Amino acid sequence: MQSIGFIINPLSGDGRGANIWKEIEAYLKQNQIPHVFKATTKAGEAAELAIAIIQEHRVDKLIVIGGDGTIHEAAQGLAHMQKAGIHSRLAVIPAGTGNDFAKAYGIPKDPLQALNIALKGTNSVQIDILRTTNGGIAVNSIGAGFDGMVAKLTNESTYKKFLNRLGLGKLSYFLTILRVFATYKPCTAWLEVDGKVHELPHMWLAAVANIPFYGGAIQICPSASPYDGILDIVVIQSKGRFRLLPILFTVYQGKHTRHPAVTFYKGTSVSLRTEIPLLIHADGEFAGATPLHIELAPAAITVIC
Ligand SMILES: Nc1ncnc2c1ncn2[C@@H]1O[C@H](COP(=O)(O)OP(=O)(O)OP(=O)(O)O)[C@@H](O)[C@H]1O
Repeated sequence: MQSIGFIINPLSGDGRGANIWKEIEAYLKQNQIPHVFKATTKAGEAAELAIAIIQEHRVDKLIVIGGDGTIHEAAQGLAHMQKAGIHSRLAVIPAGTGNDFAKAYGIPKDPLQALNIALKGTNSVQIDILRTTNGGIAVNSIGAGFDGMVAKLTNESTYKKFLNRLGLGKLSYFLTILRVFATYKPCTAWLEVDGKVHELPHMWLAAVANIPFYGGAIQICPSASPYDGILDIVVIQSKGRFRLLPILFTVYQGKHTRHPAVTFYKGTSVSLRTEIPLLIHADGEFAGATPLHIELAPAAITVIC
């Protein structure tokens, strides 16, 4: 297995994916680097394209040109093929809005630099993943409540496209945070971590993190590591909303951790039940509603970084 396969989301970063692919394809042709590729034509397609490209070409490296949503989908395909005993390594050329995955693994923003790291492939790491009961996986994080709603509304918003065009895509998450913050109603939740149940009155969000960032470099869980075989869980609880205001401005630097409304847990098996169904995101993509169950799968995917 030596070949290289690309999955491209041409619409990621409001068209940045298509522009980056043009640049990459020209480089590959100029340097006569053999490769295969598939571009998405609709939402939710990257998983099946990843399966097809791995099945047809047995690629050693699957390089995703897209954002965290496309990486999330392609990783489903990769994990599916691994179950069948066919292993490919994942590499990324960041082209999205948030690019949290790329940030976590030190993958440069410059497309040709990122490509050369992927082509060399000398540095690979094995990362943990989050498995849900419906058979899905997440590579970055899964969250329920406030952040589930922020992810859904940001992806549906027109300002995400507009801000992406101005190179300010990350701001779209912050704008939605302000929108949701003004109206969000917390509820009681029950979080079970490795068999121990915690009752959480007035819960705003519960996020299970594999890497420290989500939503475009928001450091929600600074201690999360994809190499430690442990899930980091962050919970925010508050009866009133104004008490949480300081968190909005400190969470980007990961300096919210001592705020009394914030609690952290660690474990390998996590369940969440809630008084009312709460929206869930997986790697920033809408993923249904609570209840939720997550198991950690240690060192499950290999990433070139
Ligand atoms: N060809 C396509 N047409 C419409 N939607 C697509 C297409 N390809 C992928 N998508 C969807 O676009 C969504 C976002 O993609 P992606 O994450 O790559 O970019 P982004 O939203 O700009 O970046 P980020 O997730 O980092 O904020 C995903 O839900 C994916 O299913």
